[in-house]
Amino acid sequence: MLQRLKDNFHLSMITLVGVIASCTLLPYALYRLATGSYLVGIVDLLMIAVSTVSVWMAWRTGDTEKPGFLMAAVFCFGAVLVCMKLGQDVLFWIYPLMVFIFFLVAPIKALLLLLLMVSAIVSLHFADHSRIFNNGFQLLAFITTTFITSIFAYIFAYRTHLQRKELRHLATTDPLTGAATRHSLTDELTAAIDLYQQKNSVSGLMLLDLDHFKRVNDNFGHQSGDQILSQLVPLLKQMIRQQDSVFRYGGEEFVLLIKEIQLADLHRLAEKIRHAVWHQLSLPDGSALTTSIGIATVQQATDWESWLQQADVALYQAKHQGRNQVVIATGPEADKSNSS
Ligand SMILES: Nc1nc2c(ncn2[C@@H]2O[C@H](COP(=O)(O)OP(=O)(O)OP(=O)(O)O)[C@@H](O)[C@H]2O)c(=O)[nH]1
Repeated sequence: MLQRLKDNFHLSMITLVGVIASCTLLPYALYRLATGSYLVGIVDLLMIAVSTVSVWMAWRTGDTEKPGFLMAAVFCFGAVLVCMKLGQDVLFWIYPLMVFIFFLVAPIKALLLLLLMVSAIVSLHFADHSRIFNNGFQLLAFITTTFITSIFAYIFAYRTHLQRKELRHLATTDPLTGAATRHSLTDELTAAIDLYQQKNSVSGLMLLDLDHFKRVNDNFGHQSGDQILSQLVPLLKQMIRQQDSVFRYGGEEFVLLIKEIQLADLHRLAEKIRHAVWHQLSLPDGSALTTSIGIATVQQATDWESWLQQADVALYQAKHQGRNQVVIATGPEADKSNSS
């Protein structure tokens, strides 16, 4: 549980806002109900209930977008109703609420929700015979301070949002080749295994390793080696579909995860890739570059490690048999007998 909170910033913020909102609103809700302010008491209870349900939904489904929006919208709606009933006594609560909203939804949605909320409060003031603010100065101060708070909170939230996106990109994308890093590989393989177990959707894995790559570096320099690696990934991406992925597994070793494919088609695709590398990539002196590929489908896997292990055994066999070839994994039983 702690790990999920640490890994998922949005989930931890929804949980924190939900807990703070429930703890601070509950005494007020009870007090309002006890003193006869039934509408305000019910609105407070509604906000507590929505917070609890939203936090529960976010934890259960892993989707934080809808619960965050639900909480933000109900908080803004509740704030308007409470302001209408209690007037300026509750205006100070608007400011922490404005900050909360930026933690619950995307910056632009938060800004729009807050503009709607402030406009609704100001409109109600005029519609309800100037009941919310004492005078024009107070009204003007409210509009100015909420506007300033919203704009600065928006800028801060937007910058943080961009930085988080950039960090995620740096952590998940290999800078040399543009392939995904190993970081996300285990999650994607686990998701493909789940998909097979739940919906019988078969995915395939290719482990691809360039042949004699050390010689490329030794003969033409490390920079030429880098250039070949950076040409390889666009070539691989051209040959797979949008839903498939390429990961850089090690130096000159790559993993391709191909969704919804049967073994025969996976084999055909691997052969196509092997030919493309052989005929479309070349060394600085014009000579050919080859690759060896081990393939395995998800049916043979019990977990992501065993899946990868089977493709690895097949790749080892391809290297052992002379390189520049595709070998299909024969499954865990055959692996055991091969190694004994
Ligand atoms: N230029 C360059 N070379 C790399 C990079 N990462 C790993 N390598 C090189 O890749 C080579 C891998 O060599 P080996 O594992 O011995 O394998 P190989 O020479 O390809 O031989 P086989 O795999 O057996 O066909 C090493 O020389 C590494 O230095 C990289 O990012 N850039």
